[in-house]
Amino acid sequence: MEVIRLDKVSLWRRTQEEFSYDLKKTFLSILEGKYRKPVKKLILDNIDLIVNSGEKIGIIGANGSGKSTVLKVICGILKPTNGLVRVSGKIAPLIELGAGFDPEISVVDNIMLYGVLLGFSRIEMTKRVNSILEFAELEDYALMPVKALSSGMVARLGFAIATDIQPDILVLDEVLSVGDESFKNKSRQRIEKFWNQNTTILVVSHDLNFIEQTCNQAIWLDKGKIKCTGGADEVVKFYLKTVNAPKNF
Ligand SMILES: Nc1ncnc2c1ncn2[C@@H]1O[C@H](COP(=O)(O)OP(=O)(O)OP(=O)(O)O)[C@@H](O)[C@H]1O
Repeated sequence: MEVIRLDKVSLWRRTQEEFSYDLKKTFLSILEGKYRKPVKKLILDNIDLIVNSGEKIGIIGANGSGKSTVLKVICGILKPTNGLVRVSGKIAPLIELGAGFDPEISVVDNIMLYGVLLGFSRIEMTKRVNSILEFAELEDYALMPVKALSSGMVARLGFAIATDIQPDILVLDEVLSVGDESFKNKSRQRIEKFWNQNTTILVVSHDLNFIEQTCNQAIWLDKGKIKCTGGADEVVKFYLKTVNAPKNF
């Protein structure tokens, strides 16, 4: 059964220039006749993808090839400029953990808020608050504002909320490392459990051995385009052969 479909998905983003936007500099460069409009870059280029239920898919490719961006588009964190994204089922985005938290409100209120953002009802979330606090080991912080937590605690909270019940689709950026050593083990175990079940998994990693061993399919992204898809072993082999091939000068 198809659970994720991307149809001709493209995404343009403004380049970093826009972030260092400085009015005075812009004004001066206009006076000097040197002003250039911030450029936009094509980050995802016409991506077609179908993922079936239960598949474990590894996404590989060079730095900046668009791997994290594809995950963000699938989770709805970024909207594509063109094309269609269809996802069916509950998705647990284990990327940018805690990015959606409101630092001013309490841990419990954030659990409710984040859960609702992930598509769960308030009633359902009320029942789950305790198990989430317990897994994140944050019972003593329940009523404190999130800004009073350490960054590791925030990531633990994000992880605990997203994985409290088995998701249909798990989206992971890089091999997971959340919190301290003991929490890392605990979170790894929880993910391994999902891996052995029918959860659909998409994982981005530079660890090609890990991709070969844990995924059945792989996608190689190159400059925002799908260069190759297929069995994880074949795609990894082809990728290694291509990137290690001597260049002709
Ligand atoms: N917030 C942003 N604003 C503008 N451009 C961005 C932003 N984040 C990423 N990009 C650009 O999007 C492109 C793809 O980035 P992405 O993070 O998806 O790559 P990646 O394949 O996951 O890389 P890595 O292996 O280094 O994690 C890069 O050219 C990057 O500069």
